[in-house]
Amino acid sequence: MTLKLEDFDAAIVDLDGTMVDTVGDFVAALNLMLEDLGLPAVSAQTVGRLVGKGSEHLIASVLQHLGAPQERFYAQAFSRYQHHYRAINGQHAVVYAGVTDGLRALHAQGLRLACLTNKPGAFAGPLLAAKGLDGFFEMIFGGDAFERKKPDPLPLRKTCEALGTSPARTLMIGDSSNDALAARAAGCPVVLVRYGYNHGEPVHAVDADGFVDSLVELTADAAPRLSAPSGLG
Ligand SMILES: O=C(O)COP(=O)(O)O
Ligand SMILES: [Mg+2]
Repeated sequence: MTLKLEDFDAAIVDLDGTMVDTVGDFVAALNLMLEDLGLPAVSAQTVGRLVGKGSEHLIASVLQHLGAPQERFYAQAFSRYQHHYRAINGQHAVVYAGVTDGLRALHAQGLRLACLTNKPGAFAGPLLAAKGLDGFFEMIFGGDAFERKKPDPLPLRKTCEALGTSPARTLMIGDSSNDALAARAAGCPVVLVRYGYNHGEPVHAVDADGFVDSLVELTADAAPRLSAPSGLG
């Protein structure tokens, strides 16, 4: 498959691991939460493997990783996590190289942009604003915007509906199997960045239409790279 930007009317862009490296925020909020619960801290490497399916899944996975019973800890963990994450949001997070230029170029090509993340909406909007990225997006949907999260295709279908675009002409840009599975099932072509989280697994093994090292590779000048076998590989 050859991806050409003129084949698309819009792009749906993932947040954590695609636009912003947020592992530092997750680690800080989780470790303050664990301290409140009297549990040991977790490493950035562990968190990078567990991030991707939303807050509820992350908290449950961290408790499981520590062998801490859900029924005893989950409710308090969830409330302490929300408290700490809200205060920390963006402080230990860095925009990946090429993101701002890449989004600007996609916008300049006439693509309409939506952000679709499994991160709660209450954290996603403020994070994008703090990093100066919110202005690129016509709409921002968090993990609690719809009944189900990625990898379910529902959020992508609903985002296409909100954009008024057909899935086949809406490009998903993400970093993990959640994005790719959701895109495939929704009928959206999908490109993955090679630098994100993907549950600690090599992203290359994921079924996608292309892989890039930077969002600027998606733009017109670099587009032939996407058509070349190495770009698609
Ligand atoms: O917050 C998460 O669990 C992942 O968020 P993402 O969908 O932006 O990668
Ligand atoms: Mg992601």
